Amino acid sequence: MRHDARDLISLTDLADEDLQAIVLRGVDHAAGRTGGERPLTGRVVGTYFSKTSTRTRTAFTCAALRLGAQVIAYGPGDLQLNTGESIEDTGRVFAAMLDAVVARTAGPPAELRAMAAHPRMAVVNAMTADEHPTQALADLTTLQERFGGIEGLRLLYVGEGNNTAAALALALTRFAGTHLELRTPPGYGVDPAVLERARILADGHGAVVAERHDMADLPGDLDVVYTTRWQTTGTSKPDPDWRSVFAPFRVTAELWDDHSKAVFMHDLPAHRGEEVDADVLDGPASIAFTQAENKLHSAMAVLEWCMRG
Ligand SMILES: NC(=O)NCCC[C@H](N)C(=O)O
Repeated sequence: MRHDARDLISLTDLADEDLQAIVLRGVDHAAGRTGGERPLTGRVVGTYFSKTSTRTRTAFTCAALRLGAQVIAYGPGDLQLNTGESIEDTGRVFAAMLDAVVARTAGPPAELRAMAAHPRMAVVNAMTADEHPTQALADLTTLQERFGGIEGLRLLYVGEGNNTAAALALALTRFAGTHLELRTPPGYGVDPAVLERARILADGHGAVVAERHDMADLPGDLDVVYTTRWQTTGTSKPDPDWRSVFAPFRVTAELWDDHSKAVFMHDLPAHRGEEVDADVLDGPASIAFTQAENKLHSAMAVLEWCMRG
């Protein structure tokens, strides 16, 4: 018996109540309060990763298996997409057989939307160039677990305005009183359309989002300092001098001294000595590897939301 499914391609697909429910369910999974239920027994989940993945692929595969589903894994060279079959035809065939597909593609989200034209199969965005929604859900799960709530948190994001920054901006701004300060290198900011969307969300929820392209006058009283690696997956920087543009945007031990009451977050993989000092990433304030573990608990909540129907 096939059920209607729900897609998660962008965080903007989620109503506030859905976002909150996924986060709280993820916290329950993390705390072991969900009693090993296997609500997805008999379902089949495909994973298609056309780009590298350690955390997201493992999290969704383990989540599907732990919830009772079976998994088919497709790597970058496996599908007839490589021989010219369209994404639409691929989606049509998948939807006749799979209950969900978790996909990391090189192209824009429109590709995933084309795959998601079928109501019985859920499509989950496991990262596109412009948004990483399941990362933000794992991050919110980690914040909820750590602080007991997300409202009112003050977060500084340092680094490229990549898919992770976009997802954070679209997620955190939906919680009252949050302040998200983005410090991105000049020329490597958050997509202005995403930032505008985040500003509208922030206005509607009593939150604040701000972006600057320098590291002067950082806000105080921070709860979280977040960074990301300088080489975003599947991208390259044409400017040969880009490292000097990024150099001031590092989370160093010295910066940490001024914000030592905060926790440190990172979507990983990390490059110690580049975007973050080892003393910070491996220090007592770091919850980066809790974040990574929460990708599993959050992926379980996402698959349940998509497929429980
Ligand atoms: N946690 C992850 O999914 N890490 C993979 C890469 C994240 C980073 N935003 C990137 O695009 O390279």
